[in-house]
Amino acid sequence: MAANDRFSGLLLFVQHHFFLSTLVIAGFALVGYKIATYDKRHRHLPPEVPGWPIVNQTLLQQQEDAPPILRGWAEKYGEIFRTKAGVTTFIWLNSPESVKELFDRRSAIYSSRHEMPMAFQYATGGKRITLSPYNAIWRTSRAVFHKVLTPKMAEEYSVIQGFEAKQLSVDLLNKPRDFYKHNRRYAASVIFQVTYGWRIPEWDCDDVRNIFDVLGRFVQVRRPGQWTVDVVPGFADDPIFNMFSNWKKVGRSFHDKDNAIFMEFWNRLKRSIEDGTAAHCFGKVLQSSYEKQGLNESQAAWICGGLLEAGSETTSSTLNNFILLALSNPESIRLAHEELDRVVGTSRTPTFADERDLPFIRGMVKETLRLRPINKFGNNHCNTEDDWYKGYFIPKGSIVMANWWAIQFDPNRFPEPDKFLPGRWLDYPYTAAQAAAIADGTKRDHFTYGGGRRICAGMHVAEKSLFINIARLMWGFDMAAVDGFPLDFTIKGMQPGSGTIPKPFECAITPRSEQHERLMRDEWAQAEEEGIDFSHIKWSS
Ligand code: HEM
Repeated sequence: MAANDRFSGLLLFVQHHFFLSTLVIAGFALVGYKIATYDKRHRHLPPEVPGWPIVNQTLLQQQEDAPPILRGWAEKYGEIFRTKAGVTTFIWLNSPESVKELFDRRSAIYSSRHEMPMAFQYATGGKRITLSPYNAIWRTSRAVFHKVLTPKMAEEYSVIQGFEAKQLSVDLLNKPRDFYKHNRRYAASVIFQVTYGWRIPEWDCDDVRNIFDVLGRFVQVRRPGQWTVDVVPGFADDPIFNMFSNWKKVGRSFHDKDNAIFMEFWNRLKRSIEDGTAAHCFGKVLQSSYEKQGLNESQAAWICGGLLEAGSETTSSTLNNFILLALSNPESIRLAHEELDRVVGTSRTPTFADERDLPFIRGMVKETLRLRPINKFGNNHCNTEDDWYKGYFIPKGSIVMANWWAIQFDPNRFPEPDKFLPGRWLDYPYTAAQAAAIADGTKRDHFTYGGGRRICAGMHVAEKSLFINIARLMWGFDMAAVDGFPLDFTIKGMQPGSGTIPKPFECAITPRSEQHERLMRDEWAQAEEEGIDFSHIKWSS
């Protein structure tokens, strides 16, 4: 009886302190493993940030204020340093040169993602491209994404983006306090049309709820350190670990829910193709060609779903971050008005053709992306071969992080790095894509779209969305903080979790004049009457 009690007590302890217990077990296993397999090259690993025994920096990944810590380490250790979480080594790259060299020039071996049994294999069924290791399925999927998202295709989508941007302006006139949701509606509607051919005219609808349910689950599995098995992948097949952990069950249920949503979108499109009501869209082309491309139906449905996932919240949170950042420097709003009045005037709204003549607005886009990369940690790649960089050994299977919190806040390149100063880009001639292709990494604007073979496939589409909406918002509206609602411009102003999505905040958005308001309303009324026609777009299979 007493022995039984002791065992139950132990079991309860293990269940309640599961993360700690698994780390301790992992620690012992690691020590034994290290002694047996000592490799002399490990003397040349990059400098290590000291941490607690075994746990090391695992808990850093649970912290909301990782960016200042990551920046501080870069200041202390220089271009490259190392941390550990569980048994995994993280190599942090803190200079544009190192990211250029490893992610871009050596992309043949730095384009993978680390093993994530929970996030990738179970919760995703191996079908989420952003988490996929560098393998044949990734290459096939990436080739499909590539064709949908070329610069030329992005040009074609301007019809859709222009139309949705007009609705966004009128939504802002009608319900300015809901700007946060309007930006989200805009981004979702553009991607739904490209992918499935249908619009999202209202934010409050089942399609949006479903996609945000998917994103909510994605955040839960994606958050570094959240799942022990993703910190110590060797546990995935460990019978003792699996006796205590329900990760497989949770992972499967996440996958089944996401799969049901992506298959519902896919099947709805299929039914509309069968009854002849489907709009022209990329998904329609993929429905007839996925088998030829070596994909099964579920993979094809997840490619479509993947576009929604990768393209909607990234774009809308950048737009919402822009509003917050612009409020941190009201002078930037005045300068934007001045530029738009001079170049565009008040008798028409800005168009895509104005982009080259609006360097301050382009600067607003770049400055937002510099200050608000999409997560609080960095851009993670994984190397598939042992490698050396400047005398440092980088073991195969490391998580190699582009530390954008160091690179994009380097005071030598960006004086007053925490300030939103779009003017610093006035003489910068390159688009994000051109900048990413420059051989000298120090000339790149920012690394917020990632790098190498994994670089954001949708950056051309994203850039156009950011430009047109920021230009229109600045052209048509004044923006100001609201008395009694203090704003937090620091990283603490972001929602909990790994993303840099701002917490909802208040902002007074008012039309600049009756003339501006009338123009925005008239052009939306006309656009609504004419409808949107993108039948000219040719998606290749
Ligand atoms: C402001 C908006 C956006 C930002 C900041 C952004 C950023 C990123 C980043 C950092 C990555 C990972 C890159 C890497 O690992 O090196 C990525 C991947 C990706 N993005 Fe974007 N993105 C944005 C919008 C979009 C849009 C609009 C689309 C599609 C329409 C899109 C499609 C993708 C896809 C398909 C991938 C996966 C690439 C792969 O793993 O091979 N993104 N994005």
